[in-house]
Amino acid sequence: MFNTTLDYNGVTWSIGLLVIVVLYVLRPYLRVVPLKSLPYAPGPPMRPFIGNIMDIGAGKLWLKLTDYKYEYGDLVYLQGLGKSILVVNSLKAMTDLFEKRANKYSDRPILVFGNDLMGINRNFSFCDYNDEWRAQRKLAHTALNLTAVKGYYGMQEDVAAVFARDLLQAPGNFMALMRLTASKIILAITYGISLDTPEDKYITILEESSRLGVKAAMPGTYLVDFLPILKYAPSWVPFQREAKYASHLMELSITGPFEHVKRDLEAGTAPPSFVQQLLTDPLHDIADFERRVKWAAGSMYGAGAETTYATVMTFILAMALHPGKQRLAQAEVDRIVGMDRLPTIEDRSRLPYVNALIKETMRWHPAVPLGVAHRNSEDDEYEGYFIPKSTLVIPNVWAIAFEPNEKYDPQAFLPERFLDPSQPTVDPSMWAFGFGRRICPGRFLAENSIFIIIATLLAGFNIAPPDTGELKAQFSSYLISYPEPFDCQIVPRSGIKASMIETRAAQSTI
Ligand code: HEM
Repeated sequence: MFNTTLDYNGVTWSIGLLVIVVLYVLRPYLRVVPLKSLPYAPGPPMRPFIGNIMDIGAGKLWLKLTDYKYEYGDLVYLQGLGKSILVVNSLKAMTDLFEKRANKYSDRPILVFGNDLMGINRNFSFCDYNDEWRAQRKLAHTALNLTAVKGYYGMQEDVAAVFARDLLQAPGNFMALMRLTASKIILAITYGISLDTPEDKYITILEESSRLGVKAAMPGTYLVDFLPILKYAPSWVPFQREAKYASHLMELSITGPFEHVKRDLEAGTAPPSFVQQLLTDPLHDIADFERRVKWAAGSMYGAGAETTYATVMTFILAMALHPGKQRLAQAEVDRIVGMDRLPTIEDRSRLPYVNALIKETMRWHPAVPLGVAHRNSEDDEYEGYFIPKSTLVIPNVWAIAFEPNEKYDPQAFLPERFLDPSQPTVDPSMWAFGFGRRICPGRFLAENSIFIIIATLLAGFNIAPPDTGELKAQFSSYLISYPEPFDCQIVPRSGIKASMIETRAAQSTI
């Protein structure tokens, strides 16, 4: 009798447990509470009608959004003129939404200025998660996958050596020379074009078009994004004139190099490149092929050059401000690479301190501090909160970069944090390049470019603050954030190093 009761209780418990597990697994399908009756995530108080738009139009938005994290939590909901914005402040929530629910969270924001007036969504970085995006991304993958990027090592090393040689001659011109360097790498891969001067029209046009593009892509820059009716304003209104100019420049920056390759192909002189390869040997499963190749190439050029430039500029600024860390990295390069050659990309895995220094550069001031916003294509629920369809979902990666740490002050520049397993800091490669299906397709290329340029600079030069004037870390406020123009001294470490750079650069084929 006693045993029977026990068995009976045991069966009851097992069935009860099973029911709970089944209900848990099926809970998304058994919802009794309608999604719309769930609360929104917390956020700052909203003003009537305009909601939070006054809160989000300001510069250095990532600082304000990170303050919100400590006030409201990992999910912060904002609203402005009928638009919903969800700021995501933790890596877990970014992974849950952008990766685990990628089928819902892979569209891009609706940008009235950027898309309707300027047309940045012709470029797949800004188009929705649709056939156009799929086709262009598939094309870009042919040039940016892990195997393809190995084919660029020699060219990247050549470009880094030429940058170093140009710095010997004109150190004060380091910003323009670095912009040239970043563009050279992308232009060589994408179009097979090689350039010699920062004043080249392809660079100056891209620089200006990117400046306007990153401004247009930053949520909150233009009022017309909140009040779409304004897009019908007359053409003489300043933002309309700016949009027309920006659209024209963007077209120019993309058509110029593309037509260059076509001319070279006709003349039989086109060097190998992404565009040359695809126009010579088209992929037959992609419709409207030539236009898509043109815009995929433009996306790579637009997204790849400025981000690499911003990261290396941040490194130069950090080195001028932190000479002790620079010395430690130089000592490692000297010890491992030796004194009689410049580093190569193959050295990357043998230089742990240099790698930590690069991670710290990417953490100390992320080049894309708010990532690139995604948008959800249907109503959703997360952590008990309602996320309406078409919400702009912003991955505030700044909040991860500046996560409090007991041992390492997040404000300080300390590469050592990445070498200490006792107090792990999240590796920037987990968040700096975005998430899910929209993750940066150029990340393998970018990591190699950044490594070889930084390792070459460490091998060859001492970077120091200017003789006169204080050096302050100040950065621009748009989607890609660069140091504001600054002065510093970039001096060869020795005569031997200078001649080593000259010799290596003379062997460059670019
Ligand atoms: C330090 C260098 C770089 C950083 C920090 C960076 C960062 C990013 C980020 C944050 C995104 C948005 C991902 C998302 O939506 O979640 C992105 C997208 C993209 N990146 Fe990069 N990137 C870098 C270099 C490059 C390079 C070198 C290329 C190409 C040559 C490139 C091409 C692209 C493209 C085409 C997209 C759009 C992808 C899409 O929407 O599907 N990036 N990148």
